[in-house]
Amino acid sequence: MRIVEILLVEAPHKPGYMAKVLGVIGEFGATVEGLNAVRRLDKDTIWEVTVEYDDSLSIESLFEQINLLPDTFITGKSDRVFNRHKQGKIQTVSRISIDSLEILRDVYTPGVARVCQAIQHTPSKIKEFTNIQNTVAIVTNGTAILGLGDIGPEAGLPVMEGKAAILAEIVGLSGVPILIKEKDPLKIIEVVEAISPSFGAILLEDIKAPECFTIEDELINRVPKPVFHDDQHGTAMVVLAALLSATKQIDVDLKDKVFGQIGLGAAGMGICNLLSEYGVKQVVGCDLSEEAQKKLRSLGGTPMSLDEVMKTADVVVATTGVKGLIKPEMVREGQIIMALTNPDPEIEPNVALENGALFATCGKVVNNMLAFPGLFKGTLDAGVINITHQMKIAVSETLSNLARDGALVPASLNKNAHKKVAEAVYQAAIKQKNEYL
Ligand SMILES: NC(=O)C1=CN([C@@H]2O[C@H](COP(=O)(O)OP(=O)(O)OC[C@H]3O[C@@H](n4cnc5c(N)ncnc54)[C@H](O)[C@@H]3O)[C@@H](O)[C@H]2O)C=CC1
Ligand SMILES: CC(=O)C(=O)O
Ligand SMILES: [Mg+2]
Repeated sequence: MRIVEILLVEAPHKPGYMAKVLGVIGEFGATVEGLNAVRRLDKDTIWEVTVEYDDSLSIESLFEQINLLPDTFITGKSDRVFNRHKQGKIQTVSRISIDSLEILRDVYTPGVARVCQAIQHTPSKIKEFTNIQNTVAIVTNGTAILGLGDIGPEAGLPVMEGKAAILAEIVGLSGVPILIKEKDPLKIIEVVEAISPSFGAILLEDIKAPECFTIEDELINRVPKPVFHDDQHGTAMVVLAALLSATKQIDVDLKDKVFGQIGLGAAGMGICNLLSEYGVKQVVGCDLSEEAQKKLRSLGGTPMSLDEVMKTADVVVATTGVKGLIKPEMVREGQIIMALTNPDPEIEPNVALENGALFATCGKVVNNMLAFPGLFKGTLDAGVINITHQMKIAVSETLSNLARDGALVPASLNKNAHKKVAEAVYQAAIKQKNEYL
């Protein structure tokens, strides 16, 4: 895992001293991400040096080396990532400034009582007079947090706050993390159904397979609102987008390629399902679990070993949670490889490319954050309940069409791309709504 640390270094204000510090940092194996002279003392300067290094290295040994330099000392350090999480990443804010008694009495008691009664008499008014159509529950039980595994719902909260922050920043929706300390699918279903009146939509996150399939299917049946497991479908839409771009660039039809999925959990099965529905004819895959292999077979796919998948597939996607699972010697010339495990992929893209892959990418680039903000925005604005195949394909095609200069997908923070995804989802949803009428 990569660590980013901000070091405070005091060094003499003379030519060459900072260069020595940077040399020691380079020899240690860290890269410098930022360098800033924060304060000039009488004879010294205090520098803020941001370094990135692999967690296999011991930062203490770097400190020792810097402290051995003439008149140079480490005087402090802080972790940039932890700094950005202090006190959490989200908060609820009032859209109304309550600075007079008149306003208070309108937005709260006694005025609010009339709005409550209006909703009681006409339930659909909840959409007009509350924030419900902009509010998404982000639900987890903490059983598959990134590739960290079953670390519990509390430890997963930073991820859920991250998804909420992304929803707020990118499409202006309010995400509310809901942590459920429960593994029994039936109990989770009951809890989510019971709290569903508070939200416009339900995003299920980092709930492991196979429980995630039952939970999502049953909630879709029970809750008359959009329910969507991001790890399954959000990931699948972005993978399809990236594959459409790659195959377009080499002028081949994705449907004719052999697709290999390594890891048939939530993300893996979501990807196999969407690609099969899209028309990919040959799907092979591997997983340690027999139940997962059976699921692939029921979809018309062929379970095999990891080695066989790497030998057979033209396109390989990995979502196992296992860093370094794909060895460089397994890569075949001309393969497309997406190693999507976060935080560390099954194979680093540069290693896959050096060993013959035609395209290689990882979960930082092909990430469901390209899909879920626009998907929820478009779905909620359209006021539909079901997230259909057409809406998913609209996301993938939009993302692929917006990829530029040899990239497979747009950049994660490309606001225009998120806006276009929301519009495409909205249009697909409205079209279907009209077809049903
Ligand atoms: N880039 C992205 O947008 C996304 C990436 N992911 C990543 O995918 C990984 C898996 O997530 P989920 O599918 O939600 O978890 P999951 O727990 O539902 O699935 C993981 C699957 O991998 C299988 N597996 C584990 N070790 C294996 C091995 N050595 N060989 C073959 N199969 C193996 C497990 O048996 C399980 O079926 C995580 O690391 C996560 O970070 C997940 C969603 C989105
Ligand atoms: C991106 C994401 O949802 C995951 O790694 O689980
Ligand atoms: Mg996830």
